[in-house]
Amino acid sequence: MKMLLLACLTCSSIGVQVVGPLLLSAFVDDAQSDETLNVLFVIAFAFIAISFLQMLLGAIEAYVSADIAMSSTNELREDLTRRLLGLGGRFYDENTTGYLIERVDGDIGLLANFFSEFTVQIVGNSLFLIGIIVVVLSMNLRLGLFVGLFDLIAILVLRRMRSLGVAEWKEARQTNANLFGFIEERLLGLEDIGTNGGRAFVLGQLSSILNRLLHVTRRARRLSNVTFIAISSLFVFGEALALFLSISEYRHHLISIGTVFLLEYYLQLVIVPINALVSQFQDFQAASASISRVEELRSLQSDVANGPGVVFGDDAPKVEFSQVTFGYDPTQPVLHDMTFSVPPGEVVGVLGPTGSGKTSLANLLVRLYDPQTGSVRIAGADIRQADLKQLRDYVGVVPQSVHIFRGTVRDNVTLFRKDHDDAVLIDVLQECGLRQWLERLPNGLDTVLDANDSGISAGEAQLLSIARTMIRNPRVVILDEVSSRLDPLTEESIQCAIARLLANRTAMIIAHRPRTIMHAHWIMLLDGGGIREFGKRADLQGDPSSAFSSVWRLNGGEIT
Ligand SMILES: Nc1ncnc2c1ncn2[C@@H]1O[C@H](COP(=O)(O)OP(=O)(O)OP(=O)(O)O)[C@@H](O)[C@H]1O
Repeated sequence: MKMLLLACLTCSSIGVQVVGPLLLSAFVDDAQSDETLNVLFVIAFAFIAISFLQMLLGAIEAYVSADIAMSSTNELREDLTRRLLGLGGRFYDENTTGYLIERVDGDIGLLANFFSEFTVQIVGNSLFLIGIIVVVLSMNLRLGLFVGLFDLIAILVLRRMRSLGVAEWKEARQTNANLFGFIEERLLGLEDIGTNGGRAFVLGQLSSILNRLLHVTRRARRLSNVTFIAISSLFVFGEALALFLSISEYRHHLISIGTVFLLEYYLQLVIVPINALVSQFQDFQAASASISRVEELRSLQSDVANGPGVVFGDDAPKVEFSQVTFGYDPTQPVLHDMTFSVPPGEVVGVLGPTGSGKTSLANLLVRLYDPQTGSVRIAGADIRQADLKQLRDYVGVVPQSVHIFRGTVRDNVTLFRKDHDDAVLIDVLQECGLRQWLERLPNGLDTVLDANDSGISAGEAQLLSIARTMIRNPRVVILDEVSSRLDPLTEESIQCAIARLLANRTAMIIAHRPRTIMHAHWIMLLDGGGIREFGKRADLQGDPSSAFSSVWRLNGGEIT
């Protein structure tokens, strides 16, 4: 519908632009003949009216085409974001957030600008040129043929130069994406960089990326300018030739002075659409680079393939790892031949030194990555057979660091889903020990929280994260060092919330400190990516020769 409206607007606008000069031509011829002043006034007013109409149509046309471009590219943005979210952890290891933002938003933003102009400029200006050819043809065959032939040559030259600069623009946008990635990463680490005297080094790196950006953009623009100059020169030459021809036709009395004026007027007008076409052509080169980069991103396949789907059931399931070997770099495994199982509804506490592979284990359970060998099973089914969405609804993760989104408390708990009653939300927040906090908030569930965590303490954020998982009601839960950075008092309330979250669920609690795994039925001690010890907590605790009992004793026997 909008496209139809745009097409009508474009055609009307072209018609008006072609008719305007005809009025001027008539004015010149009538002024030379014996026409009354009234006729000349009418023509002059008609020309002024048409000029206003032309501006009005141009403005509406630009609005409609921008509207179309934004809505269509927004769909593309959504599509890309959906695809990116479906890619496995390996993709996110290789690409920084800033880089992805530039690729999703920068490239598509450029395309939106391009398309909003493209429809109007390319289609409109081409139609305008055709209109001019038809009018000139109807007045003088030779001049009309000349203008038509010349346009054809121009189009052929344009086509030939089309691919010039695409690779260079692609590289320029890639460098721009790298710059965004760099800035994002450094902004996140601003505090560390400042306090550890890394500023000079970071500025040095920034300067080298900016130099690179300058170099590649200059090269791309230079190529575009060569195209621009070549095509502009061609048109200047054509204009001179057309003038020469029309003067010759006038001398032979084949056209009137009004027609010579008309041709002169058209030729000056023609420079505008031609310049617009050429500059659109330059933008087209940049846009082609963006299109091919967007295509590249769209065609990326996740290394974690979606499965056909399995039936997990409503009860807490058994979780099994069977001879699992995994490495982020497949040639360097960080988990070796892991075999263990957690019975339905029970909790395994995973302990181990830094880098021993605890988080990697959790990553495999939600299929951020797939193991190189062996299998992970939930309720007897290999999780590679599960639909990814189904799996991630079934397995909930409470991460170590909580991200608070700019949005209401309700949005932060439901993660923007709208299908939860307030009463249920309040119950969940109460279960997580956040009832008093909620009551203190000025607008209750509608209170807006800030993305930078202001207005919420680390402990409250952690409890909110537990509420987030609880409301989704997964059957398997992973808690990744949830209380490692909290003071003992806050940790106490977190432990209460965790106890509620674990009820009737199979769980994996990753911890550095034995106290964090007070709810565990099973203990797994990891070391260097392998299982050093695995067994019932009570058994290991009671066995003085077990590594776990030594760790426990070292920590003051906090486990009850
Ligand atoms: N995304 C990644 N890409 C490459 N290597 C990784 C990645 N994540 C972790 N590693 C490496 O895998 C090994 C295990 O890391 P993992 O995070 O699983 O250990 P962890 O026991 O959870 O450590 P921590 O207690 O410090 O969180 C480490 O050597 C780590 O450097």
